[in-house]
Amino acid sequence: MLELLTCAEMAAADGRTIAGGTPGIVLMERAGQAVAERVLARAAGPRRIAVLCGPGNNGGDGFVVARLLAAAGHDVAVHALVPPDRLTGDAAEAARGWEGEILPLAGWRADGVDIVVDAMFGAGLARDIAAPLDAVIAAVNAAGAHVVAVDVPSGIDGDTGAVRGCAIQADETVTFARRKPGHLLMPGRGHCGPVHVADIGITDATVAGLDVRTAANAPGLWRGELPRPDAAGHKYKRGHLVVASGGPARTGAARLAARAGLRAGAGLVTVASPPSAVAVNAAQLTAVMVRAVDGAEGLADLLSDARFSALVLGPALGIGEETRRMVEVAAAARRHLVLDADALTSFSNNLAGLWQVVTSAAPAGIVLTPHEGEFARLFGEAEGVAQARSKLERARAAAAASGAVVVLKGPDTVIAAPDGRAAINENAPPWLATAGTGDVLAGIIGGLMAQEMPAFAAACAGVWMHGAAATAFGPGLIAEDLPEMLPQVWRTLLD
Ligand SMILES: NC(=O)C1=CN([C@@H]2O[C@H](COP(=O)(O)OP(=O)(O)OC[C@H]3O[C@@H](n4cnc5c(N)ncnc54)[C@H](O)[C@@H]3O)[C@@H](O)[C@H]2O)[C@H](O)CC1
Ligand SMILES: [K+]
Repeated sequence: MLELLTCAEMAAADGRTIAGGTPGIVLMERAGQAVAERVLARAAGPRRIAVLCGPGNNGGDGFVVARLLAAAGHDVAVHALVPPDRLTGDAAEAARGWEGEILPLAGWRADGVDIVVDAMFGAGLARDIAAPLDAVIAAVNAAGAHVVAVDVPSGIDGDTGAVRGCAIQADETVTFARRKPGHLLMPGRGHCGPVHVADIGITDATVAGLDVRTAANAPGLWRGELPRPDAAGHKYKRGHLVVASGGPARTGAARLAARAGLRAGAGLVTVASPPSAVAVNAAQLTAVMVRAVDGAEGLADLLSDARFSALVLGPALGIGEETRRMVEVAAAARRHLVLDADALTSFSNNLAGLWQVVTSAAPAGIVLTPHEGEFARLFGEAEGVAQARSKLERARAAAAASGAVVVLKGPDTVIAAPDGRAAINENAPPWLATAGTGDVLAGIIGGLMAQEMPAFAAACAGVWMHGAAATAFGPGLIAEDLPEMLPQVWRTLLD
């Protein structure tokens, strides 16, 4: 159930189900029943309910909802954008099932209604909402009624989560078969409220037949690939992560990443510290080891020992030629790499150089963990990125352009693999917006890759564990707290 279907994929699933012998009106009836059930669950006693119907099948669902709610004894008013004779197909048939009056939609006023069912636009939203519908949406949002959106809040693009001009602010959303990317991507997610996925008879086999490449990020996606220490194991079997430190006044980021890597399960972690910062680092490290490593040359020496299986490069490392050379040395040694922060910025507008790093590191895994600013500097000119319609497609294009796994961070972090797979994360709480949490994320992913977890799975798992750790701690979180919450997160994953 983790697949996320685009509007086109949903239509294809619809079409295949209909071709398989289920009439479209049956799907619409089931969709309407699912929405009506949510409304009835909400409406303790008889309620005044407004059902707002658009000109297509989203509106068609609305007519089914209206009929069912009226039959259940509620005071239902239907407002439609177009008269019934302008409806076609299943929507026309559903409208015929509504025996009550059909009032105009334009100019709609709340007039104390208790519940609004938003059945104006769903998967067929094709352009920005314009007058007079913008005023209707504003009236719904100001009404103070409980708003239930059918499929997608009207005005939200189901594929991208974008607001097309203006959009309904729903208290809950009922969608069908699977969620869409727009239910997880911002700002769409913020318009949905809780999203209920109704089974309307579209089978898992039908969904599987679509070869969907996008999923919601959750343990079900990668739990099977998590490293599990075995009783006979020893620390060397769990890999050795190296984290490169900045100079004496810039060592905290590397220590945050290093501790996170240890808590993520790496058998050993070493901070590769400039000689000038060894004392600073050594004074604050215990289980994490520290080695004096002087720039790219020093790193090349260190990596002559094959036991160093993965590296995190970037947190407060410094921007420029020396960092670029350290990245190139680590890639040439074919070690798993997490490139974050300064390592990313050091390759700004140098996609060719980044591509070279990725190809020379193969088959080792490479994960890039940019925030939006670093992403723009890295991929602003990349093929397909400028044209991408959504954060999901931008991350996908960047992964294809770089050959690396790309973690495009934010409240709706997208993890994209060069082969087209992608996952959208939805468990990041607002407390993660504090200094150093990015360093911790890089460390968690590095710690998992040190244990040979494949790059895409390690990136998805790392992002999810990072969010779960932040939720476990709650308000007042600072970056240092995150690694300490990982044991609790591990227990939920390994039980
Ligand atoms: N398996 C399923 O997902 C099912 C989905 N159902 C419902 O069908 C809609 C999709 O219906 P569709 O007719 O394709 O599109 P909409 O009803 O969303 O849009 C209607 C129509 O509106 C016009 N339009 C688009 N944008 C605008 C705009 N900004 N302003 C004015 N008019 C606009 C355009 O012509 C569209 O065609 C899906 O969401 C579900 O609710 C099935 O009922 C059950 C199975
Ligand atoms: K809708």
